[in-house]
Amino acid sequence: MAQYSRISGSVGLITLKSPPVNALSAVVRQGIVDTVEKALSDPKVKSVVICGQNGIFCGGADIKEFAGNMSGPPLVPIIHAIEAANKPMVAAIEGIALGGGLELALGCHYRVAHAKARLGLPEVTLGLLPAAGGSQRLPRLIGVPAALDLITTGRHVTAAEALQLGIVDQVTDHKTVDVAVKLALSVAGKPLDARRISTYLCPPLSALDPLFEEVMQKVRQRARGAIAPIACVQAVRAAAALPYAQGMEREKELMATLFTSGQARALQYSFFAQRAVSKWSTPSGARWDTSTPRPVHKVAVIGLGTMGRGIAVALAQAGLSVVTVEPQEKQLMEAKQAVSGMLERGAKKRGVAPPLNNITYNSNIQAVADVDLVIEAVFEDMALKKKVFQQLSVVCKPGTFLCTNTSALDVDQLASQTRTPELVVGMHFFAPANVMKLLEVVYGPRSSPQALATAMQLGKKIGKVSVAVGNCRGFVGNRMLKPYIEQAFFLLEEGATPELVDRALEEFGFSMGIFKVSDLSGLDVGWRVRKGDGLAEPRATGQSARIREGRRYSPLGDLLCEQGRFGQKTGRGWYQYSKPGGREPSSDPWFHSFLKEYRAKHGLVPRAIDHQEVLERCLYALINEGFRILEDGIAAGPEDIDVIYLFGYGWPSYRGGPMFYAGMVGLPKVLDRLEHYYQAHPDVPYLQPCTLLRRLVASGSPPVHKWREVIKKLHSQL
Ligand SMILES: CCCCCCCC/C=C\C=C\CC(=O)SCCNC(=O)CCNC(=O)[C@H](O)C(C)(C)COP(=O)(O)OP(=O)(O)OC[C@H]1O[C@@H](n2cnc3c(N)ncnc32)[C@H](O)[C@@H]1OP(=O)(O)O
Repeated sequence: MAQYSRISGSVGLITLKSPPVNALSAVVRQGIVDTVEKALSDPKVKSVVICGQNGIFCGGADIKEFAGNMSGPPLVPIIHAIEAANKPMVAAIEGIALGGGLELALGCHYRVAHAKARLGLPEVTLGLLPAAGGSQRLPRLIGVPAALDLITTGRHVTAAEALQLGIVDQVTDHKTVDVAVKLALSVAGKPLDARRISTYLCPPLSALDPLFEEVMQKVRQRARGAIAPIACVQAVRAAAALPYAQGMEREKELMATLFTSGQARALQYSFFAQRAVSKWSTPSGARWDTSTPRPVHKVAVIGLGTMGRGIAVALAQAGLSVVTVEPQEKQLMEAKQAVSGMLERGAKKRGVAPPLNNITYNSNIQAVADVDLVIEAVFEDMALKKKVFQQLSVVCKPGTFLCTNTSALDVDQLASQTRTPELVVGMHFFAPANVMKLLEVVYGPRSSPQALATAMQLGKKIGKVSVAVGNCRGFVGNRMLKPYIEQAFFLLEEGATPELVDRALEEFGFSMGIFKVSDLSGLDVGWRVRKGDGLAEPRATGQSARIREGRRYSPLGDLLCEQGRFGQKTGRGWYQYSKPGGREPSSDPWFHSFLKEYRAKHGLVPRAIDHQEVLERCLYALINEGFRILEDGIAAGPEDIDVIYLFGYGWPSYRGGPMFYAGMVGLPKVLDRLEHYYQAHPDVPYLQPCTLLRRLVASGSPPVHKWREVIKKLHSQL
C-alpha cells in the first residue's frame, strides 16, 4: 500500500509500504494512484515527496507478480501522471531505488538520495528491460553511453556516482525525507517544464551509428546468447533516435517479447533460487530458522596453496582476522607476497585501504590455538588431511569449528579423526576462491546444526552464495560433473573432436567447453583422482583397456597425462598452446592423429556426431545425476543444484540451471532421450534414467517448484 499525510503545512508525503523492499505490487501501485490524486487535489498541498518505509525507497516491480496474471493499474501511466503533475514531485531515496523504483523516481521532478543508497536498473539480470520509461528517460537524463552501461549491465551505482552521473540532484548524510521536504518547500510554485525528463532530447553524440554498432558487438559477445542485453541496446537506441512517445512504443514492444521468454523465466527463477538456498534444511530435520550460528571473528586457514591463498583473501577482505599456517618456509614467504598482492589489487579496485593487517602468517600449527573456526586447505590427499585434523583436534580451543576445503573427499572420515565430529563440516570453495561466488557447505551425518549454520553464515559474510549439501563423493557439483565429462570422452571415442564438443557447449552458453576447461584446470587433477580410485592404472590392451568394474571406461585422459600433456601449464593437452602457461587454445594435429590411432587400435569406427547429440549426452547425463542427488537427499531441492551450477560451473544464467533446464526441455523428452542412449550404451550406468525422473514424469511432469512434493513422497516410500 501507500500512505498519505501532509507535513510542514504544504507538503504531501506519500510513503510506499510493502515489506521487505516496498516492491511495486498491484496494491502499492493502486496506493500510488490514490495518494497522488489526493495530493494533487488538495489545495493546501504545494509540493509532494515520495519515500519508502523502513529506510528503503523501492526494490522495483514485484517480481513474484510476473509469473501470474498482472492485475492492478500499470506503472507506465502512473509515472506519466507523476511527471505531468503541476506540483513539484520529489523522490526521497533511501536504501535502494532499483528497476521500477528508479523509474518511479525518474518520473519525479527532483531526486534526493541518502549517501548510502544504491540505484540501478537491474531488469536485464531478470531477462527484461526497464520498461516503465527507464530505457527512454535515463539516456535523456545522463546521456547514451552512461545509460547503455547501466541498463545493459544492470549494475547498481552508489549515491555518489548517481550524483556525478546526474541521476540525482542531491545527496545527503542526514534524514533523507527531511532534506527532500526542505527541497519540496523551496521549489513549490516554481515552473516544472525543465524538470520533465521525457521532454529532453538525448545529449547529442557525433557518431551515433558507430557507437551503437560497437556497443552491440560488445554486448552480443558478453551476452553469449542472452536476449535481454540486446533488447536493452535496441531500446536505448530508440531513445536516441526517436521522439519520446515513439521510443516508449518501442520499449513496450521489446518488453513484450522479453516478458514471455523462457530466458526471463529462467533468470527470475534463479533470482528466487538464490534466496531459497539460504533457507536450508537437512534430511535429519535441522533448519536455517531453528539453528543458531555462533559468531566467528578469527579464522585459521591451513595450507597456502592456490586455494588457501584465495580463501585467506576472501576472509580478510570481509574484515575477519585470519591466521594462516603453511609449514614450508619457502612456500610461506611466496604465499605472503602473493596474498598481499591480491589484497592490494582488490583494495585498489574498490578504492579502500588493503586489509594487510588482518592476516598473520605462521609456520607452526600452534598459532591456531585461539581461533573460532579453521578452514583446512592442504593438498587433496586423505592421509594428509587426516593428519591435519588429528593435530587440529589437539591444538584448537574447545568448541572450534573444523572445516575442510576438500572438493570430493569424505567429510565424515575427517570428522572421525577429531574428538568433536559434530563441529566438522566441509567448506568447498571454488577457484579462484576470492572471486568465485559459490560455496558448498557440506554436512556429514555427525555435523551439528550449529556447525552447519555457522559455516553458512560465514559464507554469507564473505559474500558467497552458500549451498548446504550432504556428504557424498564429489558432493553435488563435482558428482554431477563426472557423468558429463565421461560422456565427452566417449564422444571423442565415437567420432567427435574436442573442438566439436566445445563448440556445442559454448553455443549452448557455457563460456568454455569441457575440454578447454580441462586444459585450464589441468588434466592431472582428474588423473590423480582416477589413480587414487585404481582406475587409471595402465591395463592390458584390447577390450579390457576400455572397461573398469564392468562399465565402459575411456582411458583417453590418462593416456594424455602419461605423455605429460596436463593442459595449459604444459602447453599441451586436448589442445595445443604457444608455450607452457599459454592461454589461447588451438587445434592440435598431434592429438587428432593420436585419436585416429586410438580408435583404430580399439576397433572404434568413427561416425558423424552433431551438436544435438553432444548436448543431449553430456547435459542429460549430468541432469540424470542431479535427479539421483535429489533422490539420495544430498541436495534439498532442485534450486540448490541449479544455484551450484550457476555460480560454480558457468552454467548460462539465462538457462536457469540444469534442473530448471530439464523442466524447460520437458521431463518426458529428457527421459525418452536417456532411455534411447542407455539402450545404445547399456554399459554406461549414468545414462540409465533414475527413479525420481521416472516418478516425476509419471506424476505429470510438475513444474520445478513442485518437485519437492514428489521427492518427499519418494523418500517416505524408501
Ligand atoms: C506484455 C508485457 C507486459 C509487461 C508489464 C511489465 C510492466 C513493466 C513495468 C515495470 C517493470 C519493472 C521491472 C522491475 O522493476 S524488475 C525488478 C527490479 N528490481 C530488482 O531486480 C531488485 C531485486 N532485488 C534485489 O536485488 C535485492 O533483493 C535487494 C532489493 C537489493 C535486497 O537485497 P537483500 O537485502 O540482500 O535482501 P534479499 O535479496 O534477501 O531480499 C529480501 C526479500 O525481498 C524479496 N525481494 C527483493 N526484491 C524483490 C522484488 N523486486 N520483488 C519481489 N520480491 C523481492 C526477496 O525475494 C527476499 O524475499 P524472501 O525473504 O522471501 O526470500
